[in-house]
Amino acid sequence: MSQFLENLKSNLEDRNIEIVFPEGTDPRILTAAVELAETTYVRPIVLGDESGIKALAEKEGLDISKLEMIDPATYEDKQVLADEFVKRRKGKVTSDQALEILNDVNYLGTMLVYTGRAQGLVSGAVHSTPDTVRPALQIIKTKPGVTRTSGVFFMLRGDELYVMGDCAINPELNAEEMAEVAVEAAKTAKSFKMDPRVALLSFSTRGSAKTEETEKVKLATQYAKEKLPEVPIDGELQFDAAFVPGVAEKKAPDSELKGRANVFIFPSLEAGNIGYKIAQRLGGFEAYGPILQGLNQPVNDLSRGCSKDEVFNLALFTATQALTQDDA
Ligand SMILES: CC(C)(COP(=O)(O)OP(=O)(O)OC[C@H]1O[C@@H](n2cnc3c(N)ncnc32)[C@H](O)[C@@H]1OP(=O)(O)O)[C@@H](O)C(=O)NCCC(=O)NCCS
Ligand SMILES: CC(=O)OP(=O)(O)O
Repeated sequence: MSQFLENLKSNLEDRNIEIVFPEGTDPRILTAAVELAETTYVRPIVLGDESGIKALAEKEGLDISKLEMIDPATYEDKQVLADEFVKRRKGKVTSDQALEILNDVNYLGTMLVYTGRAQGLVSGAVHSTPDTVRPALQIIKTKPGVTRTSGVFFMLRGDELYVMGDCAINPELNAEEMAEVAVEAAKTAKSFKMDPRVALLSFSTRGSAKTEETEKVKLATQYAKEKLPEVPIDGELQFDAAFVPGVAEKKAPDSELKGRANVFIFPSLEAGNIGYKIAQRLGGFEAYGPILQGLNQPVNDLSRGCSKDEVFNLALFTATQALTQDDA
């Protein structure tokens, strides 16, 4: 276990942060929830068809006696949550539609967070990213001053730790939006006690190519530096110029990152999602996320390819965000 994960655990000791797991009928989720219920870091609340969860527990030999379970079909407070949902959606749904929508575990779970019955949510082992995050975009919404949420991964290999984004949310980013991802990623890294050194990535370094795409990254770098002058930020850089000191010396000798970036901002979702999966599957990194940044409360997605250990650890990240939410 890396020192970073050990530190997350020791900061969460005795905190018992309530985290909702909408996908209680998935074996990886249920196993991780049972393991978390044995800790004092997180108190899991598991959603799903109660008989399905019990059958799965029996099949997997899991003791679910310490789990709080909510079956959307029979949940007694559903009408209360539906009324809150109608208010939050401001005329976009009727009361009947709200009750129907709350049969969806991701909507129900997100409403539990919004109404303060839980402090965070982890989902996406079964559902796609759009189905997982849409309720959060509609209900939790972004913090004042943040226009768009974005998704970063914490990439861990031994004691190596990097942040990569946006790997999950925004199919297209203009220069202002890319700058916002960089600024939020620096803040996310800081909230996990990293010292961010941010590279805005491109296929070009210091104008080695000049296209609409490279100009966008150049402009995004300028905006990000203006917003966060105290953080080392540089772009447009190719990955090697951002990460390998010897290459940085050749391609960008003036770079304040000096080839030692630890927060990598991709110019598009295609690059970001493909890039993190290559680092994970070919590079042997553990990938935790996508962690949604800039939201009012922590809601985090999983890859459908996740393991039960990734579920367990993403819950630690989510609980940490819940603890540090007000400092961000
Ligand atoms: C994130 C995503 C689902 C949003 O799409 P969508 O639901 O069609 O978005 P809409 O434009 O209909 O907006 C729905 C709501 O979300 C909000 N929203 C959309 N994108 C947002 C963002 N990036 N940040 C904050 N809010 C956002 C909208 O403002 C809107 O709010 P409102 O209903 O209160 O007005 C979509 O951009 C997407 O599919 N992204 C790619 C996800 C993916 O597959 N990633 C790869 C695997 S990780
Ligand atoms: C983050 C991500 O790529 O999610 P999935 O693998 O579920 O599409």
